[in-house]
Amino acid sequence: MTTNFSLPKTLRRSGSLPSSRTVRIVILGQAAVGKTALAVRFITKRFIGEYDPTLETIYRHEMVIGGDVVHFEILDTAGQEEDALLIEEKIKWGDGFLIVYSVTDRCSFDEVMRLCFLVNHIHTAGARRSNVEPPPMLIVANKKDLEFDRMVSTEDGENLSRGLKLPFHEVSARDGWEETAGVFQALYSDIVQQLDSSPPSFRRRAVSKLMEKIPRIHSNSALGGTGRSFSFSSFRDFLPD
Ligand SMILES: Nc1nc2c(ncn2[C@@H]2O[C@H](COP(=O)(O)OP(=O)(O)OP(=O)(O)O)[C@@H](O)[C@H]2O)c(=O)[nH]1
Repeated sequence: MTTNFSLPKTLRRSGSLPSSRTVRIVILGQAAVGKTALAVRFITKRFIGEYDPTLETIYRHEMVIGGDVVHFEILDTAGQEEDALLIEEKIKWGDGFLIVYSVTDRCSFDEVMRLCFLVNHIHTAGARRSNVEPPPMLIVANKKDLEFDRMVSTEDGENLSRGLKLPFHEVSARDGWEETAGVFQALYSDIVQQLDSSPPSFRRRAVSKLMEKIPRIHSNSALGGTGRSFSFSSFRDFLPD
């Protein structure tokens, strides 16, 4: 699958050879808000109704964006994180963050602010420079198709987004690919802009032993390699050719 996202002019390449870059996205949010559904929707274009509660996974997926080959590494975190050190490792690993809540779950909405502050704190606290920018983050309200079960209004989401000065997207992973892809596209644009304009606050590229232990699922290869190393047969069945 070689989907070509359209990009803002400043991020488009013209004439030169395609380059290749890796971006690491961490999806955070309470249990059952749809983190896996969003990641799998983006990668496979399908909505798969039921998953096992997340065993933490890194999805690897290549796409051509604006003429460049982009290697996405998407960490789908478990909704329940017991150990503060473990979550810190995962947050340090990421270039950008999707903070997800479900519009049907008020508690998951209330958790968003804490997660945003946590990411902000972890990425800026240890920095040598004082003017380090927080990493790109985006608030995602999922399950907007469940209008009858809604507990969080669009206005609540927009107010939170204004308060935290973060972009906000209300989507349904169930209802379509474009919206979900738009979320990843927006975050990708922000990550690229930040990586190109300022050095990361610390060595985000370092991979700790913990991160190496998280299972990886490789969806495809935009470059035509075999690239298939899915270890869960339930996902293999849904991959596009
Ligand atoms: N109606 C509807 N259901 C959704 C949507 N997104 C996810 N779901 C359902 O919500 C449930 C939880 O989705 P998951 O993707 O497993 O949620 P998660 O955040 O990864 O959950 P954990 O792995 O437990 O942290 C599943 O039954 C999904 O089918 C959506 O946009 N609309």
